[in-house]
Amino acid sequence: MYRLKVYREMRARAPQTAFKWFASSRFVHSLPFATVNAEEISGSKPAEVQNLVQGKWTGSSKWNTILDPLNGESFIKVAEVEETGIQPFVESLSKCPKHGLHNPFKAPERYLMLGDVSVKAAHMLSLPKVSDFFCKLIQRVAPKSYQQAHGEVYVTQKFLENFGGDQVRFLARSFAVPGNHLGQQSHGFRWPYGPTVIITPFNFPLEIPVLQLMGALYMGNKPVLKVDSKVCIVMEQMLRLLHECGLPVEDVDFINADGKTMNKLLLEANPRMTLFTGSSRVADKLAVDLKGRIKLEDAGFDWKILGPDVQEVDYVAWVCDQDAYACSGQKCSAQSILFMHENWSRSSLLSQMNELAARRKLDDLTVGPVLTFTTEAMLEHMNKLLQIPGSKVLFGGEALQDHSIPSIYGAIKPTAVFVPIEEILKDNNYELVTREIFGPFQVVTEYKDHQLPMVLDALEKMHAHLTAAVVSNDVLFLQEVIGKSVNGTTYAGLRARTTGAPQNHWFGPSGDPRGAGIGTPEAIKLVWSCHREIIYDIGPLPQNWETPAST
Ligand SMILES: NC(=O)c1ccc[n+]([C@@H]2O[C@H](COP(=O)([O-])OP(=O)(O)OC[C@H]3O[C@@H](n4cnc5c(N)ncnc54)[C@H](O)[C@@H]3O)[C@@H](O)[C@H]2O)c1
Repeated sequence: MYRLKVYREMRARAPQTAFKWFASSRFVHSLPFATVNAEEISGSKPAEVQNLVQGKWTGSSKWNTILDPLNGESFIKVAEVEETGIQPFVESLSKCPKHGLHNPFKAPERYLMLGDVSVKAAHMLSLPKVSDFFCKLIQRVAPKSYQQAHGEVYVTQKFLENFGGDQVRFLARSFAVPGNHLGQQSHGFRWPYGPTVIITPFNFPLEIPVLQLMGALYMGNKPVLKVDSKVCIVMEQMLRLLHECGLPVEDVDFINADGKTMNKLLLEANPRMTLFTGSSRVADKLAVDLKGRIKLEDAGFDWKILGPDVQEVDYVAWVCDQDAYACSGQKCSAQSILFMHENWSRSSLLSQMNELAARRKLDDLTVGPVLTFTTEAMLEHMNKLLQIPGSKVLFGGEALQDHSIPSIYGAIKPTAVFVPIEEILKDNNYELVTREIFGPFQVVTEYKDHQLPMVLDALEKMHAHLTAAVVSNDVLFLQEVIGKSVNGTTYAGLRARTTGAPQNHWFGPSGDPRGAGIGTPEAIKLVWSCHREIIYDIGPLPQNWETPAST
């Protein structure tokens, strides 16, 4: 009873005093923002996820039931907005003008307010109890090891720290160039788009939505956020945390809807900018529907090339294992294909990769459910690859046993299939071999010195250019490969990896004018603001000025 009273008092005082309450360790244990207990959610105690529109949390007449990926129990009920229910969201966005909630000439104090919110939210995430809450909640809906979930929470915390204090207003830094005559000066400003939409996928339920949402807000936009329903509970709880940290409740709307309803909302609300993170299939459809007013973080068929210099085999094998199989291969940056110089085939690399893959187990979620491919679909893909002459299973290639993962999801052992480089390049094989399988699955191939042009050819033909790794300390080799490829996030050097999207470096595709980025000040400015030039020309007129002849 006492705790309930304290909790009510805390809510009444929020947001102004939330930080103080949390700073006191006595209250760290109560998590006043949270409406669920991550460990207790179950079929008999299902959690509910609401929508947020025009500052109010709302339910819906339609509840979408989410199955626990580990045992199939109906454990989360999501209030899904139907096509008939989108009007409040359309209205809410329409209230935000094109010039945004703030800009350098309007409500600049909001830059400071958002800096304060970031400081407080970062501090909250640094508290072990809060961090543990989000790690466990992520694990419940997008099963991955505790360390992988913690990585997501940690990157989010560091990102928020990076944009504390004055750093938000520095994002909107302008510049000036002297003009042609006295009184003339041109100023370049970063301008918001105003009403915007953010759509994010299932695989990083906290990191992707928070980083994009805060970037949108920092630059003065009003976003409506839609996270994949399977994992939206994480962001629903995070929004409640942000409110406790002082984020005005009207600043962001949060909608749960299926793809079709969301598509309708986009067409009716006509946002000035949409940031879409997800598959290329949906990305390409939305690019057309939205007439190009979109930025994309789409599919990754991410490659790694091992150069001719074989060194530190243990380390490279471990990085390959992490890149291909951490989060059960469900990172957009996961290693999808490994081009291995023949020198590596003579090393213990493949056998070490096999041993490392065999260590992964369901118990600690180092391998686990695949949320967008069934077991059958992944094995069928593998069998198609095996029809290519010279291909073979290097390891894995079987369904996981002794589990209760429901059949709508996939469960296979970490798998590697070898396909000869000559075969990969053939027109009738190329598309199949380079299809993104969003699960613990990779293709491995081998090349000889004289076949490097074939490898580069294979890269040139790919349609998605997200992450890549060139594992070599041979500077000339690095130059050759980097100079002839385009991936937006490319690691180069012996320690190169394909995964890893920390807050301190740009993460995003390249080679596509629609390409977005995430994390850094450059990414935020590129995605969430546009350039506006104000040319001051205040005079005075030159003495004795006369009307010139027409030109
Ligand atoms: N480039 C990146 O940074 C990045 C990051 C994570 C994931 N991904 C990619 O995402 C994919 C996996 O995620 P997924 O399966 O959830 O992707 P998805 O494209 O199926 O779904 C992404 C989001 O779009 C929504 N959606 C679906 N159809 C829609 C429509 N017509 N209109 C509006 N919204 C719609 C979904 O509900 C979800 O929230 C992989 O291809 C992966 O490579 C890319």
